[in-house]
Amino acid sequence: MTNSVFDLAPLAAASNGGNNDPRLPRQRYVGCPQAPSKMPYTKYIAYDKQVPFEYPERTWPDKKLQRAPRWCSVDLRDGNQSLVNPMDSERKLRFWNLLVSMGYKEIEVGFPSASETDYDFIRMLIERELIPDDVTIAVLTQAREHLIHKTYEALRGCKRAIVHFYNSTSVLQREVVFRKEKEGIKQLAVDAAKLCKELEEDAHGIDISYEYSPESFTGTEPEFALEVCDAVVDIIKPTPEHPMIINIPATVEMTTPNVFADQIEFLDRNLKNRDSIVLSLHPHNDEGMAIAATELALLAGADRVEGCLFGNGERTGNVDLCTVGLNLLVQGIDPQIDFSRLHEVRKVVEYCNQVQLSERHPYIGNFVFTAFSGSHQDAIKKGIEARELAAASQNADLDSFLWQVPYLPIDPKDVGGTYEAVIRVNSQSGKGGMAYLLKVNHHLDLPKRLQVEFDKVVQRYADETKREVKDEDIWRLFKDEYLPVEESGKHPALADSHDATLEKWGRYRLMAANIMSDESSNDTIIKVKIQDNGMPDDNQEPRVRELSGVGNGPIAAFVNAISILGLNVSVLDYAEHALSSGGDAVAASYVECQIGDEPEEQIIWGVGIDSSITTSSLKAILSAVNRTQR
Ligand SMILES: CC(=O)SCCNC(=O)CCNC(=O)[C@H](O)C(C)(C)COP(=O)(O)OP(=O)(O)OC[C@H]1O[C@@H](n2cnc3c(N)ncnc32)[C@H](O)[C@@H]1OP(=O)(O)O
Ligand SMILES: CC(C)C(=O)C(=O)O
Repeated sequence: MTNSVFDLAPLAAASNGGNNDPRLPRQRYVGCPQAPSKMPYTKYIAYDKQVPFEYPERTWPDKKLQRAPRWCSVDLRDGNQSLVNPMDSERKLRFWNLLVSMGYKEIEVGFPSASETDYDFIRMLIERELIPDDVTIAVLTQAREHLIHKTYEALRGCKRAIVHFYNSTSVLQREVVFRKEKEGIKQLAVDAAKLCKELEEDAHGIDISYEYSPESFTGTEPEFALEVCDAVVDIIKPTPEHPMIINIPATVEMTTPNVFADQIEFLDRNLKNRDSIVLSLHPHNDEGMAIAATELALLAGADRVEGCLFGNGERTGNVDLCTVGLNLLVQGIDPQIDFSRLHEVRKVVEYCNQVQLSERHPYIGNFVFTAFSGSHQDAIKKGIEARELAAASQNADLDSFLWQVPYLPIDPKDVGGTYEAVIRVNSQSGKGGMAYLLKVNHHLDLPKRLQVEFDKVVQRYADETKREVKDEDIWRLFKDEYLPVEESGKHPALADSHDATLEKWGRYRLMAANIMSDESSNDTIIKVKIQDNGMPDDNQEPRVRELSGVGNGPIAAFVNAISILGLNVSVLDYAEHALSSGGDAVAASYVECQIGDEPEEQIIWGVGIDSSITTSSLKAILSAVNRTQR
């Protein structure tokens, strides 16, 4: 060995001065007394000192993503080799069927020389003719003679396949794993390529193409990786009609995505017979940047991406094919994969891998379309309403109308979700969240000031219970606050009102109303029957009061009629809307009332629901009156 990677140790210690390095400009954390830590950073060395590489000729930063790459799922191989319990054939078959149904056309199905399960699975796919004509399987092998033989044996009878061989080319593995100089490492690849070509001659009837990976590329000098790949290309002799895949793995993610993209652009521009090469990426996620690395490397000239659904795979996983695909979708690019049943896809993947996805997983985690915080909820509610209005004004189909909703980069429906979990309420939420749930689930469109008033009730509940306030809690609180004396089951909107946890309260209940107009004066005359249950602390039996009043409309006449009970009510604001359409239509009314005389007057809202709009407004006034007496 000429040089050892461990010779870099003094360089690491000397160059990683961190905060204490006198050569670095002094870091100024304004107003923040941040101190040097005890973390052993001198143990590590900057990437560019391990693998020096500069590529100022790069042009990728000026490019834009324009089309989907060629996809290859490696779930059944790289994903599988990372599992505590690798998939059995039943799970593998379910996964295979899933990938085919989503539209993946290249699927790495295993490492047939590694295990009987992999070998048998591949035989089953071939013998049972389970491989659709437009799908190509890939099989992986190390660049070792006996393993390559076994790989070809596994492919007997297959119509078309990709033989994928690899060996590590990294500085570190050359030294510690293979104990070979660069020439020896290149020879491994060349020998494997030669053996493949030889075996191909006996593999009658199989349309074989090749894939070569300089494994641990991120720890390899790009110039050396290029040299090895070119040497392999010289043996395989691909043509534009029958190209080969050169697959560049970030086996371990070791650098920022821009550096990876520079390396890919360097290969894109310098690989021999580039028009006969499919330049492929195989990013892992060790530093959490696999998606970014993939997207930048696609700008840099890559044609193909290998990864796993939801980012399963060794350690922190392979790049997540669903996220890369859906990131294209939200840029208006067809991902050429069907993600419309992503929830079902998730179930199958979780079953097969026996690994649960995180609540925050992009596009599919349980919380990714959920806003708990008030300002987000307010913006989402307004965004959804504005979009509906805009689509209606353009007579456009809402399902395909431009998606522009704050905080929601994608329409949950496009990945098979619903709006149900978009807004969830807890102590961080504002009035918008609660108002959204009442609107979506109970068709009540509360006026703004009523939202402010009821939000205090919800907030108090959230603070007391210190947990999420579910839709059913909000509905119970709302009924208790505004609709306590409504009869259960009377109206469809209140069909679920029979709630044993609700205690009926409220002094007054409207039993009947008869409205007439006086043609001579244009006045409205009202006659009402009101049940008076007495004050909360009285033991008075309910009494029925028959009252009448006159006014310039039903509300004014009703206010006049109930003044006889000593109720001094002025209506300050009024809103109403239908809750349903058709013959059994139900209406909701909201009134803001000033009740009582100075100095005890109160401004308070009431809500009424009834099949008659007029009756619902009268009920709303009594709802406000009852609330002042609660
Ligand atoms: C980054 C990746 O994901 S690469 C894919 C990795 N996947 C897997 O390894 C899963 C399947 N693998 C296996 O089941 C086993 O590794 C087998 C059956 C393939 C081989 O097992 P073993 O023969 O015990 O060898 P093992 O994999 O430990 O490799 C050790 C030897 O192979 C050599 N070797 C490892 N990889 C390669 C390679 N790609 N090409 C050539 N030689 C290699 C090593 O240098 C070592 O040689 P040595 O014994 O002379 O020191
Ligand atoms: C075999 C190669 C492509 C691999 O799986 C990796 O480098 O992660």
